[in-house]
Amino acid sequence: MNSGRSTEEFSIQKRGHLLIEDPLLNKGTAFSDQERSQFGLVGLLPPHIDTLEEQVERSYEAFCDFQNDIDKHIFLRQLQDENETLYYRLLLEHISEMMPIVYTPVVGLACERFSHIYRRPRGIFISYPERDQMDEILENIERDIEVIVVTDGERILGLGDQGAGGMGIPIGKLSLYTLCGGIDPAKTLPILLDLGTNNEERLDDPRYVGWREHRIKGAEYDAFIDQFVQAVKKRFPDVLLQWEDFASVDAERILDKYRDDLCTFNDDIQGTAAVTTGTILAAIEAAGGKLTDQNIVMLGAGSAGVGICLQLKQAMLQSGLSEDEAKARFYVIDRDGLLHSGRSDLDELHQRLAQSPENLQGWDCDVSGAISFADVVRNAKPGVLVGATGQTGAFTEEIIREMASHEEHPVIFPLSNPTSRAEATPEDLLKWTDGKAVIATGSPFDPVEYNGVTHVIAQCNNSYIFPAMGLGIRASRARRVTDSMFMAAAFALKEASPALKDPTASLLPSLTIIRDVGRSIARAVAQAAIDAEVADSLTAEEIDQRIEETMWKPEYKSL
Ligand SMILES: NC(=O)c1ccc[n+]([C@@H]2O[C@H](COP(=O)([O-])OP(=O)(O)OC[C@H]3O[C@@H](n4cnc5c(N)ncnc54)[C@H](O)[C@@H]3O)[C@@H](O)[C@H]2O)c1
Ligand SMILES: O=C(O)C[C@H](O)C(=O)O
Ligand SMILES: [Mn+2]
Repeated sequence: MNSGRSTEEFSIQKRGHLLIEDPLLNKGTAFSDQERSQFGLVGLLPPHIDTLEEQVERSYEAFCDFQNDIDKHIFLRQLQDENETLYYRLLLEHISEMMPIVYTPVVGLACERFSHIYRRPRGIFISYPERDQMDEILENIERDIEVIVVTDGERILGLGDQGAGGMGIPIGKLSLYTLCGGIDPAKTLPILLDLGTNNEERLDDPRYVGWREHRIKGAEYDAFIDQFVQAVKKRFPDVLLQWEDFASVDAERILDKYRDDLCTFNDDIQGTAAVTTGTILAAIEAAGGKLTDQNIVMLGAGSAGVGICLQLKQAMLQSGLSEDEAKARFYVIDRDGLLHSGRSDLDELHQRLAQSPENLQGWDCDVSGAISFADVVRNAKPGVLVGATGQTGAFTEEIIREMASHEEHPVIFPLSNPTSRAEATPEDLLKWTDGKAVIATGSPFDPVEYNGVTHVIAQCNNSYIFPAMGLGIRASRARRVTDSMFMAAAFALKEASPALKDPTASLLPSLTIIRDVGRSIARAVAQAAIDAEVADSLTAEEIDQRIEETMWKPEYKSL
């Protein structure tokens, strides 16, 4: 691959405190007697030698001592910075309990409080005043990097502009690349592009660690992004570059501009589309229905909403609907109501999802102006309702009751994160639909008991897709990321749905088998990359072998 020293070379160089302080090499109390002598560690560690299992038990005890989630997050982040092997082993063993702490929803709070809970650096910050030093900054990373997650912090979950605090997201996403997709943590790099913030609270906060200016936008912004992409291509030409939590307009423009230029994708647009398509397909199949029969209402027409609709539409085309038939199935709503061709404020992308006036004929409301969410649900009678607005409570009781009155199995996905931004809670949805709703949420929710039945709530989060996407891309050495690779991922996820075998089970597999699910999605992604001719040909056995070789396991290696 590219230049830069490997972990093995570091291991030969580092001794004593430098070795203990490198989280990629540190074993703490698990360094053997021989390693302690060889690497100048005698006396720097207490005499007892632990196994990794014993270290996991001690760390779990410490984790449990913390009473609140942000303290648990700080503890786990510190452990990550001290000893990555132990961190990932602990996470793997307690994945259902700890994933919400290192990822959504607690990572949202960690971004908001980033400057206050800051301990030590991870990844790189590229600020606007340092834009001409990008090459030098990337050269400061001395390892080979295979996956980068980058944000500019402007749309962090549903929490808006967090400026430099947005760094929590690339760190959290890359933890999942390793935890769920087996990407070697030494080969991951979180990046925060600091072009300022328009969050006045952050600007007024004396502790704020970011560049204390309002956001750079327009031509200067685009030039900065271009400089960044060129620097990445030069330093890490084969890297997978994931864009995360950019404002919608920037997200779409950047993806369009660079998707054929390097191996790259936007997770909020494409990863979200794939997880939602896979989960909706599972919900429909489990209920004995067909995707092509559904009317779909999407509340929110940003990165996530548009991405989901375009992929579902593609799935309908593949199932035999014509372009016009498929388009007519979607009722997409933004802040100003239903997207329809009578609106003069729609850009080209949104026009692709605008309803034609003929389809609105016979509606019981005025269809010449703004058409509200309630009007749409009453008239379109959707089987599927998805929320990607970042607006707490946007699914109201009245609208959900209306939907349930004409639909036996209303599929309802409040996808906004974090938990506090969900369009509705599963508990309310079950109450308002008398237990009929088939639910998946963006953030994790506990199971809900309704009328003696326990409903397990699937977490329809792009975390089911992007780590496996990374694994499939690295294993196949794919050079580009195509829409067909995301479609393959969606179908592989659907196949893994427990609800296909038992309609009362969760729509998505348990986190405890996430690495196995990741493997099967990665296999499908690799095959799709080969079919699209963006990766060299491999047999199914070779793909499997590459996947196994690529998957990093949290075990101590001998130094
Ligand atoms: N579950 C997941 O995997 C996942 C993935 C991506 C995004 N999300 C969540 O989805 C939300 C939106 O993300 P995004 O990237 O699309 O953001 P965005 O800012 O690009 O889009 C938000 C959209 O919601 C619309 N909107 C806002 N208020 C509305 C209202 N009251 N009624 C109708 N429409 C309204 C806006 O007009 C805009 O179209 C965030 O909360 C994010 O956390 C979840
Ligand atoms: O980060 C998440 O939990 C999912 C998604 O990428 C989001 O922006 O909400
Ligand atoms: Mn995101």
